[in-house]
Amino acid sequence: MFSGSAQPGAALPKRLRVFYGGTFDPVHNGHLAIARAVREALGTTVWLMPAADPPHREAPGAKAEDRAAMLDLAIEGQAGLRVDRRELERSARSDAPSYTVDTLRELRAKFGEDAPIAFVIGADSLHGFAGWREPEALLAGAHWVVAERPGSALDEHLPPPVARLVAGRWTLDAHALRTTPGGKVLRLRQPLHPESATQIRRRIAAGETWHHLLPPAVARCIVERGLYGATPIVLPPAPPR
Ligand SMILES: Nc1ncnc2c1ncn2[C@@H]1O[C@H](COP(=O)(O)OP(=O)(O)OP(=O)(O)O)[C@@H](O)[C@H]1O
Ligand SMILES: O=C(O)c1ccc[n+]([C@@H]2O[C@H](COP(=O)([O-])O)[C@@H](O)[C@H]2O)c1
Repeated sequence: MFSGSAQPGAALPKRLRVFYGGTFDPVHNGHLAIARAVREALGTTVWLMPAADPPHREAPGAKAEDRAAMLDLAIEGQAGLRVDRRELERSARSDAPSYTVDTLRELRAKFGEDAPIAFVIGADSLHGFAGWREPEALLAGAHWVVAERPGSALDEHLPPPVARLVAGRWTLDAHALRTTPGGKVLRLRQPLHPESATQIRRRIAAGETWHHLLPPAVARCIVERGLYGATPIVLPPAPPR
């Protein structure tokens, strides 16, 4: 089945599937820089996976369909970046809250128990990881790629419950993620990106400059759809015939 010069008995690298989940409300240049850095570090496609509208807590600033449309625009023409709508599709089938552990189970059912699967998160998300549903199952069942983020230090600054959860799982070796189905935490070293969706929503609502923080096609979509309090473009009346 395989060709090449692998030593008999050596663990053969397998295809790694990588998912970057987020509310993406809206997707910004920081998200895209991280997705590209992960694509380069792991040498594989990164699937950006918008989260569904949460039924039981405060809704995001834009509806799921708008957030997904902005993601489509953001990755247009970018090799190795794709959008995965499985969480939106799942929430359309049931209005139960969408948890990452449910997504992992769905991915395992599709790709098998042996397939290497990795999720990408920012350091601030890792800080809150102990509060996620079934954090131990998530860590054992998938790899985690953690992007450094300003204001959320890693190493000895992790909250103690999270430090205990991830102890012994850290690696700097991207290749290690292809040899097991899950269980490792890779620190993604990359230039820090200051963008935050909260800051962008606030700037739009306050009428401050914000276009430079996201791709032009996404900025256009925000204006055209009047998202986050942006003034929608009003088309001039058609000239009289
Ligand atoms: N600038 C950034 N640097 C590193 N990680 C980031 C950055 N922006 C977002 N992330 C990570 O990407 C994932 C999805 O982020 P999300 O869609 O919540 O964007 P956000 O900018 O954190 O939004 P908000 O300000 O609304 O919380 C999260 O795991 C988050 O930690
Ligand atoms: O499953 C959980 O308990 C859980 C708790 C918090 C966040 N998440 C996921 O983490 C990703 C980033 O979340 P957010 O809120 O920072 O956009 C997104 O895919 C969420 O579904 C998942």
